[in-house]
Amino acid sequence: MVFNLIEREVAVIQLRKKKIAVFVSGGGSNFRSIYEATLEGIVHGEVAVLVTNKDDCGGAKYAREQGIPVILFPKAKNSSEGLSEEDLVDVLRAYNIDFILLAGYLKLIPTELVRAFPRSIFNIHPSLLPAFGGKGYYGIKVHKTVIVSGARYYGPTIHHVDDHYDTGRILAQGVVPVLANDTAETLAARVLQEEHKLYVEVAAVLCEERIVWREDGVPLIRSKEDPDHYK
Ligand SMILES: Nc1nc2c(c(=O)[nH]1)N[C@@H](CN(C=O)c1ccc(C(=O)N[C@@H](CCC(=O)O)C(=O)O)cc1)CN2
Ligand SMILES: NCC(=O)N[C@@H]1O[C@H](COP(=O)([O-])[O-])[C@@H](O)[C@H]1O
Repeated sequence: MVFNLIEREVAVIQLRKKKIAVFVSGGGSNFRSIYEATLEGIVHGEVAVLVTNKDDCGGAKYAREQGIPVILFPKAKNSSEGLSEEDLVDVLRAYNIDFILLAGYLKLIPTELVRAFPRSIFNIHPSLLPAFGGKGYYGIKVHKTVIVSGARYYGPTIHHVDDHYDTGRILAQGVVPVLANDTAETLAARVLQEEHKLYVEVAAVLCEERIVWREDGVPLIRSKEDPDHYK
């Protein structure tokens, strides 16, 4: 048993360390969780670049403090600052990016980027998709809508990113209860904790090359302990 564990860990270490680009628009707590997990060796990868549409957001400030390059995308309206779609693809290729993880990024990822990084872009959304997703469903609005609906369960979804908001195939989900006296703020805090756990687990799976794409396009996770088991 111990030998198998050591054998599995050696196999991970022998894999090339993957390069990750994280996209944020706000505080960046998911980004920080993933970054810290790379430093601890939980995720066999490195955050090579941060992309944001808000140069002064918390995620961008934290990235600069850690010495991580920050890229502005898309260009701000009436400003020369920021990259075009074509330039963004070129820059991400120059960084040899393997995976793009959206974490609170609030702009539509253009088709050009989706095509340039096939089966390599993922997003986290706070609800159990396909419920409570799509255009207009971001941040506190999602939590408020869930409470008003009377739903008893809630939880993050990590999904493949396609050309539209929140319609990509689902890779992983977590579940938290919605309490009778929940406010949007208490629910947000509860689901965010679950998000941090789930996104670190998924980032580790991606960097260990344990994703298998089913014939119908659904991405499955191959178990680390039993290679014949998928979830
Ligand atoms: N091609 C894709 N791009 C993005 C996806 C995706 O699934 N496919 N996910 C979003 C993240 N997201 C939900 O998880 C999401 C983010 C933002 C919106 C939205 O309605 N945005 C507003 C603009 C908000 C702003 O500029 O402050 C809008 O488009 O009107 C919906 C869902 C990231 N990109
Ligand atoms: N539809 C997209 C959406 O609502 N994403 C949500 O934005 C928050 C970002 O928090 P963070 O910046 O602290 O990681 C997270 O709760 C994430 O699920």
